This record gives sequence, C-alpha cells and structure tokens, in this order.
Amino acid sequence: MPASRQYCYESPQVACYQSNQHFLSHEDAFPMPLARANQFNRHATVLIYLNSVDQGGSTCFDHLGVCVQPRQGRALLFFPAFADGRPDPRTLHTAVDAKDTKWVMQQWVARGYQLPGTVQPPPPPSLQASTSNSLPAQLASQPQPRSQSEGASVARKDLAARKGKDVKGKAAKVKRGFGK
Ligand SMILES: O=C(O)CCC(=O)C(=O)O
Ligand SMILES: [Fe+2]
Repeated sequence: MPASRQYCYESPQVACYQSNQHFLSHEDAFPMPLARANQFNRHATVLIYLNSVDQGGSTCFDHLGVCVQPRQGRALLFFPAFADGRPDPRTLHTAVDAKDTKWVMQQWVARGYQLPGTVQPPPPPSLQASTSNSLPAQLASQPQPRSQSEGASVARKDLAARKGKDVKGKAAKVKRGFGK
C-alpha cells in the first residue's frame, strides 16, 4: 500500500471479453469512504488494447460522449480522481458488449490518501524566508496566530499591552464614539 501522497502501480491485469461480455458503467476511483478506509485511491488508469476489434467492445465515457475503439497497441489514459482523492464523476465509463473477442490490459496508478490534518511537507528553501523558525526566540516560543483575523487581534493585544490599554475597552470606545 502506498504511503500518504505516494504513487504506486497496482499489478497490471489482462482481461479478455468474449462475444456479449461487457463491463457495466463504473468509476475506477473508489468512493471517498472506501478510499479513506483503504488509505489510497486510483489516480490514473491506463488501458492498452492488445488486439484490434472491428465490432463492439469499445470503451465509452457515459457523460462525455466519447468512445474508444480497441486497436492493437492503442493506449487510453485518464484520471479517475481529483488531486485531493475525490472521484471525478466525469470518468464514469463502460466496456460495451463485445462482438469480436477483445483483449485489454489495465494498469492503475494509486496514490496514498492524505489524511486530513496530516503535516504538509516543508516548502522548498526558496520559499522559507519567514517561517516561525526564523523568528526571534522570544516570539517563536509564543503561540503563533492560526488565522489572519486571529493574527490581527494578537497584534492589537500586543500593542495595547505595550501601551497599557485594554483592547476590548478601546474597541467599545471607538464604537460609542462613532461620529466624534
Ligand atoms: O475493457 C474496457 O474497455 C474497460 C475496462 C475497465 O474499465 C476496467 O477494467 O476498469
Ligand atoms: Fe474501468
């Protein structure tokens, strides 16, 4: 199983459809609850047609109105899931009834599911100019604001503390004094 956000190849498969065999409409990506449980989803599908088929057996995208007829050596690549792991419903597809025998190879590229709240990799060094690591020790040891508005209120409190004022009182006064 791939680690979080890592890509890996599933074992390739080969399928043979005889006359009247098909693969009903489906998405190759797993629904989110299953992707979370399995901790991966399918991000790329490669189909390689191993023989040419004149009648039947095409791969059709139900919502896109696109069908691909098997030709020996032809490859079909599509991306069943968005970058965040959600299935892309536009990739719903069907292998329509074969008439002539059809051989196809399926290869999926899976990616480890990124659990919400997991740590992002650090930005590249060129973007690391001002991280908390570069703050003076005294500031860096204080809890850092988590949002812009929280940041603004921390800054106001800090300023008020230095001026010996109470932020709430000052905000209320500004409100009451509207127009003065
Ligand atoms: O055989 C095809 O044309 C499509 C196969 C497929 O969709 C699958 O194996 O998931
Ligand atoms: Fe499929």
